Amino acid sequence: MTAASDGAPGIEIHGVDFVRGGEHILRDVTAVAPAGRFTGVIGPNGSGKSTLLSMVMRWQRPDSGRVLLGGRDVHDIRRRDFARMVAEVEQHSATVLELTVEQIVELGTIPNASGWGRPLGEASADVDDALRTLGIEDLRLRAWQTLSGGERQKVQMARALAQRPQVLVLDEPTNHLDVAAGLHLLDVACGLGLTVLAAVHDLQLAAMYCDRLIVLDDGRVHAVGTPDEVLTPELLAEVYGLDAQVMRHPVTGGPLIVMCGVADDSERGQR
Ligand SMILES: Nc1ncnc2c1ncn2[C@@H]1O[C@H](COP(=O)(O)OP(=O)(O)OP(=O)(O)O)[C@@H](O)[C@H]1O
Repeated sequence: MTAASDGAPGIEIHGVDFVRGGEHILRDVTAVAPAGRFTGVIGPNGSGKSTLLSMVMRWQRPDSGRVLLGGRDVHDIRRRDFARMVAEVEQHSATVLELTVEQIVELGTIPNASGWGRPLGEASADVDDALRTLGIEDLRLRAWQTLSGGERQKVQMARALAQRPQVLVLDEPTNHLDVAAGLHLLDVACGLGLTVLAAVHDLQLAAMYCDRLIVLDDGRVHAVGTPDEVLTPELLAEVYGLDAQVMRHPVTGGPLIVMCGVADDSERGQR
């Protein structure tokens, strides 16, 4: 799989606040996703992970603060340039369109086509490449509506790769996938040299694949750093209320998280 990874821009998030219904959903969030590295956003349900990704994707504007891509405010980047640079896989990818897998993946090639209005159905090398990379060539002619949740997730990743982006923004990219498929998808995402920013629930996958982690809790940055720095028993107790031990993974040498249960209330930090 080839990707437009040369000179992938980094993402900088500066002092982002986002308030809805009188509630601070994000509060003074400052973090970076370095160029060409895989940065995970972790944190409990409702901690603000998807909202933060939506700021990067320009779906929502911060009430204050800024998100920079390659040093430029994302809202100052022309729509087409942004579409060429950044691909997203959403948490709940739905489409009401009656499209085949091939047509959906081809949607990803539109930003790089010479004209925006290129007709669908012209299978390109990028589509073939993306289907092959995700191992879903056999789904090519299947209707989207007939796919399982995991199959849909692979198709959406293939669409994102067919875009040949420099930046991948992934919201729970493995949540419908079986264990091996999840590992394969993250291997693909890591192997392209892109800037990746991904919300990840599975802490062991975060430990194995992420170069850096941003830990959100109640809309605030609780910690940032490498998996080794961040994934400590103390942090897992404070942020998730988990009783866990962290050992050395015998193969990767990184953190190996052994879940023991839910922490006693008295062990939880200020949440
Ligand atoms: N537009 C909105 N109006 C009101 N509340 C919102 C809005 N968007 C998000 N929220 C709330 O903000 C909080 C953060 O939501 P968000 O989806 O970012 O969390 P998350 O960390 O991605 O959660 P999960 O792990 O469950 O996917 C949640 O409590 C959510 O209900």
